[in-house]
Amino acid sequence: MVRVEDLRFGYGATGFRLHVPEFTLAARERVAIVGPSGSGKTTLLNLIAGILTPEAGRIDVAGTDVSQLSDAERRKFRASQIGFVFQDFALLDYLPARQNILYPYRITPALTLDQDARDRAEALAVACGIGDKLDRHPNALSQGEQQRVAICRALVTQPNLILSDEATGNLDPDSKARILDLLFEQAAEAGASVLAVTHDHELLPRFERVLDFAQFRVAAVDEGAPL
Ligand SMILES: Nc1ncnc2c1ncn2[C@@H]1O[C@H](COP(=O)(O)OP(=O)(O)OP(=O)(O)O)[C@@H](O)[C@H]1O
Repeated sequence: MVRVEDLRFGYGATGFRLHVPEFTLAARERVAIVGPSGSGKTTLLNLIAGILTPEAGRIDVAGTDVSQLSDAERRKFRASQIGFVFQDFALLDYLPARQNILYPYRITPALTLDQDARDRAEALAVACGIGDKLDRHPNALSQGEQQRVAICRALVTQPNLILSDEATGNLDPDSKARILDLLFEQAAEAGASVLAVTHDHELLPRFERVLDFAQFRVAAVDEGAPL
């Protein structure tokens, strides 16, 4: 599902640099990424999602080299193939929860907002415990509720790849387990792979594989040291 080869990226000439020699995520595989704060976990997810563009190397997602796509193609590819739960949720304040969940359909002509999609949004919200809060705007929701909206938005399009950046970070232990169950259930149903950054070590046994970013053959060098 994902194959990364000799990936190089830097934030400007003197910023944080990342080098990933090789990384593979198989179809339907569930992999957790752990590692120190600032080691580049979010950066890697953003590169895989095509939000950031590598300086060099290859990133194949479902057989497409995302780094070769134009901006417009990348946006379309991301919306149709990838569900991304962002660390800061990235919800739109001016839209109620329901419209936030259905947002991928508003911005992607290739996705059809039909009754099935609306029903899926509703069912996901109910399963996440926010079924009665769909008409509320994000500023009237708790952090944990906003996080659930973000999770529903990532799952509603039934993507092939789910990228999750601390998706359960703001939840209590029971909710964490329940939301992870839901994420895995939805992934299994859609045949999707899951790549999840987490600091929750108690959740790690739920994954098939855990990558410690610090030992992940990633050379993350601050202050622009040449690789
Ligand atoms: N837009 C940016 N411009 C410049 N530097 C950045 C930018 N975004 C992140 N960085 C830097 O890149 C490094 C890696 O950041 P990243 O967010 O990928 O780490 P992380 O492992 O996900 O951290 P955390 O566990 O705290 O979320 C950090 O040193 C960070 O300060």
